[in-house]
Amino acid sequence: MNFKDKDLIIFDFDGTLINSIPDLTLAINKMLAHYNAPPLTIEDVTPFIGNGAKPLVKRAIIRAMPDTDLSDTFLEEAFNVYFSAYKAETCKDTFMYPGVLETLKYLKSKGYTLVICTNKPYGFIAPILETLGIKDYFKTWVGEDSLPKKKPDALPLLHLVETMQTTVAKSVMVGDSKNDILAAQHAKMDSIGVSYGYNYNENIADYNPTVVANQFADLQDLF
Ligand SMILES: O=C(O)COP(=O)(O)O
Ligand SMILES: [Mg+2]
Repeated sequence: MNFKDKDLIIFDFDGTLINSIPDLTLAINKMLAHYNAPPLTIEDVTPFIGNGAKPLVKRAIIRAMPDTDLSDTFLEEAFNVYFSAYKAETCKDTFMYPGVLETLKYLKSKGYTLVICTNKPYGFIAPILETLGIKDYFKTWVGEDSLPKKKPDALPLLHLVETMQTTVAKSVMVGDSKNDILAAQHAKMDSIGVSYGYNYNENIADYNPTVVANQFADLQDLF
């Protein structure tokens, strides 16, 4: 099995290209400290990631402040506290997974179009790409707030296929989460599940991606 006939590679961001958990945890803990709640560990926060920023904040509050009244007003305020904290330190301890830079170089040299589809808010994507020095590898990107629906809906993937003027058959989604694999399946697109990411502590193979890759550099054998 290989993907040499593809022309568009759609990458998930958190848990696939970058390990952002240290900075996400830091921002969550700043939000919790604002309410005098105890901090969470990286292990606590990891399975809360995957559906975007608001679900992350809500899951963290339920864990660290179980007696809190989860009114919309409170959640909105907590989200704003979290958002400002993450904005202040978006890419302090965030790092690329091993093999990402070499593999992006390889894929670009082979002529593939590389784009990002993440459930992270759009505004955080470019600053992280810039800080890590990989912005120029990507033609475009969409975040959780770019379109009316996010992963696991097919919409962001289909939008990228259309924007890049290609077809679903010539595209592939690469991601660590069931949301990536389900979005690809909903779009009838091939997918590569990476096994080293977050995925709610579940095995990515259980979601039946077209192929499983245990490390990012394995992509060099597939394209
Ligand atoms: O921020 C999230 O919840 C997940 O982000 P991802 O889609 O890049 O994995
Ligand atoms: Mg991910």
